[in-house]
Amino acid sequence: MGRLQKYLALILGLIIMMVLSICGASLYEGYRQTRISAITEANNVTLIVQRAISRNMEILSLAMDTLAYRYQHPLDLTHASDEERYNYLFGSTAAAHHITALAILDADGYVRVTSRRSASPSVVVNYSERTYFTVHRDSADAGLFISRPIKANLGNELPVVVLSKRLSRKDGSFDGVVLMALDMSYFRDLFTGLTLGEDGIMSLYSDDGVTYMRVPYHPSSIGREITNNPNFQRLRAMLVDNDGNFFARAHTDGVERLYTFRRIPDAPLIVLLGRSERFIFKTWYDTLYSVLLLLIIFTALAGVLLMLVRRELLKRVAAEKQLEDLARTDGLTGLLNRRSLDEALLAVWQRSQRSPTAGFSTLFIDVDYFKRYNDTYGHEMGDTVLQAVAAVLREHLQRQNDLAGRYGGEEFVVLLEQTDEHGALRMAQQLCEAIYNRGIPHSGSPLGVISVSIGVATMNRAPHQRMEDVLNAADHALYIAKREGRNRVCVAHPGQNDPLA
Ligand SMILES: Nc1nc2c(ncn2[C@@H]2O[C@H](COP(=O)(O)OP(=O)(O)OP(=O)(O)O)[C@@H](O)[C@H]2O)c(=O)[nH]1
Repeated sequence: MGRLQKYLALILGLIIMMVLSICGASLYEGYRQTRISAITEANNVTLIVQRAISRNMEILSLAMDTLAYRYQHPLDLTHASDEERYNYLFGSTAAAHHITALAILDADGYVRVTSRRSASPSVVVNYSERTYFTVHRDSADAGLFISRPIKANLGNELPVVVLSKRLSRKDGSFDGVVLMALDMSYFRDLFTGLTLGEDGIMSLYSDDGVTYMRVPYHPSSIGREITNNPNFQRLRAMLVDNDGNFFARAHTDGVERLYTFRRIPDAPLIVLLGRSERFIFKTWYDTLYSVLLLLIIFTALAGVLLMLVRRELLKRVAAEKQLEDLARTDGLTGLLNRRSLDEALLAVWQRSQRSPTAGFSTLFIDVDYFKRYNDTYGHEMGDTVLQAVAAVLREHLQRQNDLAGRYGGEEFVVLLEQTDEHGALRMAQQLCEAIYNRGIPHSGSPLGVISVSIGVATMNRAPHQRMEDVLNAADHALYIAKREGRNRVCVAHPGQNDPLA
């Protein structure tokens, strides 16, 4: 029974493990693929944004070059109108959507020309202290300088970023700067068009940690320093590769995101895309929950099925055991039958031969004057006496290895494993007394009640001793017990002719 349950549990365990492994493997593969797709997609998005910004920067830079050239190589526009002069210098660039101003500062930092028509000529401002000016004044090869976000009071709600380039004279000396104010709404409009998904973010930072733009947009984020943000520090550590990605929890809103960054070539800017893990793995999580639900249902069904199989098997095992018991037991007394007794005897004998400490004793029990009983009370009553004797044997033989069987007719045999002569004698006397004390009336017996005689033999380790020797000795001892007057126990020693009563 225990073994059957173990097998069933093992089968159930194996089936569940197999299903779990298959589901686990395909879920893991799904997770891996989702992750790879998310990274690829994010890389593509940052690449497109990076190229859009680069291309725009290049166009703006070229427009600044054109202005610088026309400023430094003026045509004779003596007779031209102000409008014609304006158009010659700035062309249509000044009208571009996100460009708030185009201007030339001279070597002292004063505005020489500006695209801002509203600028009042009476207000003279000196810009020589501004970084976008000093950087070019102090270095001839600063290239295109991109300022930090500046609140420029140019009438636009968002700060601007100033792009500037150096003007040099023929001898290489400093001749001022050409500059362009780019409205931050350029970046905001560029980022807002992208589908970022739930909790997605898109940002533009300088490589020293200043926020230029962040969507979802909030004015307070522009110009904010994030140098100490652990995720930014992690990004900076990876910047040698110009692009990369990592999963991390945002310290600001606690959202787990896949961060993908890319450096803008020839500019100190980094574009960063963050997409929430929950959004990325939403479909995968939905699949996971469905699979878990199916697994629970499957496990429950498998369990129920196995319980049913178990019940059926147990029924079968019980039926088989019943059959086996019937084949092993004596129909009248329920004790072992002769065949089972012989088998048990052989097994006990073999065990005793293997282990020097495992001796055993045999009791041969015979009902006294039983023929007379049958003759007096009838065969059926005789049967009940045999059942009563069997009941006494069962009551007294409590040890697991003690066996009792009906040897034939009114003869019983008891096998007492690992019991020496002394113990066997005591048990035999108890049985003898117990049967006598039952007081089953027997008018044909001089005692007036049913009694038994018992022959006891204990296996000794005499050389050449055989199993039959023990049985014969017990049988012989029983014969002596009968001869000595019945209702008694007689102990035999195999090989000895004269057993002791
Ligand atoms: N009722 C009944 N009697 C049985 C059964 N098997 C054997 N007997 C009877 O048991 C009796 C055995 O008699 P005997 O071998 O002469 O021995 P006894 O009369 O008990 O005399 P002692 O053993 O010398 O005391 C016989 O009459 C058998 O018919 C059985 O299954 N049921």
